Amino acid sequence: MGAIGGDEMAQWDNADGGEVANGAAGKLEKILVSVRLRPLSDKEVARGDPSEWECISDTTVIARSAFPDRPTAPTAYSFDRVFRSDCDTKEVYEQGAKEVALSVVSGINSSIFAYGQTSSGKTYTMTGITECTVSDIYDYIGRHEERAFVLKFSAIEIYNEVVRDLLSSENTSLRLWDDAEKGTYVENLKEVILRDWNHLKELISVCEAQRRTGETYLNENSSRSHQILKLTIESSAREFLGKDKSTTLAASVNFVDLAGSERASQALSAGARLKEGCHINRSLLTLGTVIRKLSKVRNGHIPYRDSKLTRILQPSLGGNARTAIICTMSPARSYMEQSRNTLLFASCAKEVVTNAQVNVVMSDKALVKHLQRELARLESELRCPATYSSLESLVREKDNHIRKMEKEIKELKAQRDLAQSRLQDLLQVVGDNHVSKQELYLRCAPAM
Ligand SMILES: Nc1ncnc2c1ncn2[C@@H]1O[C@H](COP(=O)(O)OP(=O)(O)OP(=O)(O)O)[C@@H](O)[C@H]1O
Repeated sequence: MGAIGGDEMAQWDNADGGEVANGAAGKLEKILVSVRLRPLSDKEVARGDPSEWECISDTTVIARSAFPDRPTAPTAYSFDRVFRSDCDTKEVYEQGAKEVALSVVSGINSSIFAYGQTSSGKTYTMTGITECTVSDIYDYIGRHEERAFVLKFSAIEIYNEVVRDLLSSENTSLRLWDDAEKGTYVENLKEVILRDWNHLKELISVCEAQRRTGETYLNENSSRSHQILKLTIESSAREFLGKDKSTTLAASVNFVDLAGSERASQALSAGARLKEGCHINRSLLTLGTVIRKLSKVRNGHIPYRDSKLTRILQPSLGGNARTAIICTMSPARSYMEQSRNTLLFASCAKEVVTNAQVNVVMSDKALVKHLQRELARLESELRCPATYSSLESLVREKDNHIRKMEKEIKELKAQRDLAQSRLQDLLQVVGDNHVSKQELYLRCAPAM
């Protein structure tokens, strides 16, 4: 990876043809955070659970009454955007995710997260956001025939701290590795090159079918794992394809549908569901700690390594990526405390800063050319005696210069010692005989 090249830079604009991409310097920006209220569910309505939360503007959500256990806690919370329960997912996408997600076509990594308690609408929201993003990406590709695109797709779930490939029918646990260049990556993860949008739709359905879900008291179809769908887009200007100048922009967009936090007492969970709930809550707790620490200090210790989720998502949390988080909430009074926790998470998240860069990869051909040139230069240096002899004469010249300087230093030191001993003599004379200033001057003058 490196800075975007001059010729290619001129060819490349941002998703809407406006600003020029910002090169390798990166851009510091805060995570875009929005909150989405879902409508009361049938269950909530049936048990007479009233709607407690209200969006009083496009950016502020308030609790209508004080929190039962914390009467002095704030009841108003502001974010980049809040969405009422009657907003459709398209609107949430347009205002809460689109700009960040589509950075991927300009070579900038991006991540869209859904965070919230169980049954608050994360999967509902992320499914729609993924579809809208992919639709816009294919639309963009259709409008930019001057570039050749390659799209790759991979998908994992993290279930009870085990990473699994959602595109593989083998139920094996995948290991995480750290690489100086790639960062943390999943070993042996399948990455499929996409033929078209229908191909991607098929693969997403495979993931849906493979993902661990289970019925809980709070959600008939509750996701019991964290799911990360990753779409990688590589593109090169057709004009430079196969030429030395050709470089490739490469970036990924992650769609992260987290498992929901839950209270065992409210989820009425036991056995396997309870164990899952404990793992889910533990990894979400680490995510919360990471976000809280990042919101305060950037250079202290951040416990990314305490969970697989935060290890994998490290670049999206304060690294080389643009990130948007959509926090989902039930408006029901009975979940007031959980909703407040979601809003506290969202409040910390909006202080976190990421540093996204345009990712440029040299084409294989350009890389091979560069290496061939370097090899040829080294070979010629080895073969050519003239080059050797010129190096030898340079070393000889430097040696002579050093010897000359050492001699000068020696002479200067001798002069200094002589001057010091004369001074000693004179000071003695001054002390003994009160010599006149004139005489002192004459005696101090260096010998010519
Ligand atoms: N904005 C919305 N409008 C209408 N229905 C919604 C909305 N959000 C969620 N729902 C419905 O609420 C139910 C729970 O939603 P969903 O499964 O997306 O929650 P979740 O947060 O992913 O839950 P879990 O963490 O348990 O997997 C689903 O039946 C879904 O269709």
